[in-house]
Amino acid sequence: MSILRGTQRSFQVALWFLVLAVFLLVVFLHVDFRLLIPDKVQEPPVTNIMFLKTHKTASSTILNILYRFSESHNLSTALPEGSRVHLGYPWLFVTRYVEGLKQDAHLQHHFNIMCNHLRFNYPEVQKVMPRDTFYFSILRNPVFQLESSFIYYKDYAPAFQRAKSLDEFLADPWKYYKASVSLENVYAKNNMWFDFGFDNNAPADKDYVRKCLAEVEQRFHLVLIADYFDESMVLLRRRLRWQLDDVVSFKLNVRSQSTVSHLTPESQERVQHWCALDWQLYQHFNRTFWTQLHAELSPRQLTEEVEQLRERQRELMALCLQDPEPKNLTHIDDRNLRPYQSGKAKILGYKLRHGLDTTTLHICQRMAMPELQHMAHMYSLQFPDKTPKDIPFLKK
Ligand SMILES: Nc1ncnc2c1ncn2[C@@H]1O[C@H](COP(=O)(O)OS(=O)(=O)O)[C@@H](OP(=O)(O)O)[C@H]1O
Repeated sequence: MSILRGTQRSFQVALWFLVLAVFLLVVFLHVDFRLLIPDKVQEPPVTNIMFLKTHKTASSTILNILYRFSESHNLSTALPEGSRVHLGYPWLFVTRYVEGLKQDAHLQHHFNIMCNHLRFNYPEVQKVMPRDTFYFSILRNPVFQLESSFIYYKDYAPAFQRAKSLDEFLADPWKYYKASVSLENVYAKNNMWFDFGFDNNAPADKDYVRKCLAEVEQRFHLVLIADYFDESMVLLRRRLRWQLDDVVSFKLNVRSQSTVSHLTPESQERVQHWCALDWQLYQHFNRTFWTQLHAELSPRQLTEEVEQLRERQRELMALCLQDPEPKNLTHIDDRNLRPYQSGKAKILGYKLRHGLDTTTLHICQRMAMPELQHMAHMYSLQFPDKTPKDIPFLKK
């Protein structure tokens, strides 16, 4: 009897050992299996990119990001030809506006990056960019976009010249705006619609708007929203499979608060009618932007990634800048960092810290460099034998 009980006990102990062994094995195998399963194959970063640089939409900050990526990855950029500063804007884009393509009758030459201001013309852009190009753009709430535009193009757009304020302009826009006057007026009405290659003076007819929106959907892989810039960078980074540092930036082309005006509620409502095409463009792509963002990340992931981006921006600002707040022109001695001024806008720039080592200085200079100087720098890098870009305002 006792022999039988002893055998039973030994059996129970053996069983417990077996259960424990299987448990450990499962745990061990589980870990091991995970080690054996290869990570989801990480595709290489996207390097063929066309960015439609719309106006007054944080697009200079994105241009800075793209130029930096182009230079650090030794890519080619479709830059404005000769002394041009844009790719033919406000004229519809054609290939001869790109440096290096004028003589090339067969247009065999393709570029990796294209991001300077142009009026979108898909058949011509296609000739410059490879077939697998990622197309993206950015929009901003038309109320803030028009307000920024009014101050910046105050002396340039005939429609804005005689109006004392944007409130006054919006109270009776037809008093100031003549569609036929010249392309200089494109900044005054549906400017983003115009940048996409459409007619900014067309009536906001339902079928016409639907057709144009469908065309943008078809051509562009992504449309970002400047009002949610950091969220936009999170989505862009994922789509391009880039590193965090690739999409970190300093805000560029920012106006001093003293030149920002706040529209009355009536004026804000009037913008929605005056720029009805831009308004519908913005409404549509603001919706699709959030749908895409939520499809890609959980709310927690989004918060985390936005915070990561901001944290890295703070780190780089502390590393590079004397003060994270952008400064008035009078405070910036370095000509390469002095932003171009326009209209009634006081455009701010950055002052770098003294004593940065060569590598850090290289990174910081590029992050703080305004569009025109950066374009000239890219041009000299890519076309060392051509006459460098002349930037007249720097000589003053
Ligand atoms: N990161 C970020 N987030 C949000 N907003 C930003 C950012 N970077 C630039 N900006 C604002 O964008 C405005 C300048 O737009 P652009 O660079 O497209 O102007 S331009 O057409 O190239 O002249 C300009 O707006 P206003 O200051 O209202 O004029 C900038 O302040």
